[in-house]
Amino acid sequence: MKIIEVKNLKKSFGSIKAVKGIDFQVHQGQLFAFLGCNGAGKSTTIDMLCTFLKPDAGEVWIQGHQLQHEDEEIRKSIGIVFQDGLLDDLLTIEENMKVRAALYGLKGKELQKAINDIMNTMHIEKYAHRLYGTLSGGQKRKCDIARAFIHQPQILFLDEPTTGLDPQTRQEVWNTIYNLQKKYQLTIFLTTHYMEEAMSADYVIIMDEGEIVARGTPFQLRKQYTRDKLTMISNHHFIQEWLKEKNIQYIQNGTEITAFIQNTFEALPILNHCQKYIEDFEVTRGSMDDVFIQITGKELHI
Ligand SMILES: Nc1ncnc2c1ncn2[C@@H]1O[C@H](COP(=O)(O)OP(=O)(O)OP(=O)(O)O)[C@@H](O)[C@H]1O
Repeated sequence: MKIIEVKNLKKSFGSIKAVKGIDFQVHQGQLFAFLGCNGAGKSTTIDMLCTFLKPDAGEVWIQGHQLQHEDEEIRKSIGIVFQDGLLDDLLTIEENMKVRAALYGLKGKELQKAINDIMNTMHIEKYAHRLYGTLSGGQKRKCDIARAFIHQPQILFLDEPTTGLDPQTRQEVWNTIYNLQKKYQLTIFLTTHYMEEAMSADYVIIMDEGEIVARGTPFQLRKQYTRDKLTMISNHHFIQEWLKEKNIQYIQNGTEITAFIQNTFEALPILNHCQKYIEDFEVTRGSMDDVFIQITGKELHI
């Protein structure tokens, strides 16, 4: 079921065409990754979907509600976590949650239940009475997500949710996001600069200069835009000669010879023929980083 539908969405700032008429759909329960370099138009798109910014043209439906006609309903359907947390440093986590929950009209027992539920799910009960300003980056992120989820929206927008966190903390934050997604069938609209996070997405869109330049599952994108690599360690010239003869592209770095192959099976005949001369080898699949560079000609910078 489509939970977000975007048709011909456009936005310009003076002469800058930030979003040039994009179309896409997000299905319920998906982890949807929205990628692009700095200035690609991601934030502008998200700001329009979240009702903060008026589009110049186009139509958007979020959970069946039409943007610019039913914005109040859209705001109830979504939760948003920005790169910079919005919680009050001088309030405890529970106080922060109460302030937020009150904005959605939750009161009394219903309010306390909503807070307890989300704190349990996010494993942040232990910070309930700590001031937000005293928490670590990872702890803060979990609280930001909990706050965005207090009214149990169907869709969570996560704008670079793990930037600046160490790998272990990033994994912890992701585990809690996955928990939330599973428990509530949540749809997650993610922007990230970490390609390994995009690898876990159900569907990926890559934006460049206001346009969608690629879309598909990570598997489809890797298949379409990258080649696998067979790296062999050898001191012998036989391998280079044989690769040249077979017109197989390769690069050499000392004793390391990397042949570019369409798929992992193409490694088999090469290994068969060159086996005697190989000290070691490794087959690596094209990565999402390779996809991104291939499509945009740019690397993502954090
Ligand atoms: N309020 C604004 N006024 C003028 N230009 C803007 C405004 N907001 C965005 N832009 C321009 O629109 C283009 C798209 O910007 P946007 O912030 O949507 O990109 P982004 O993909 O989110 O980049 P980043 O990864 O750096 O956040 C950029 O050229 C940017 O300079």
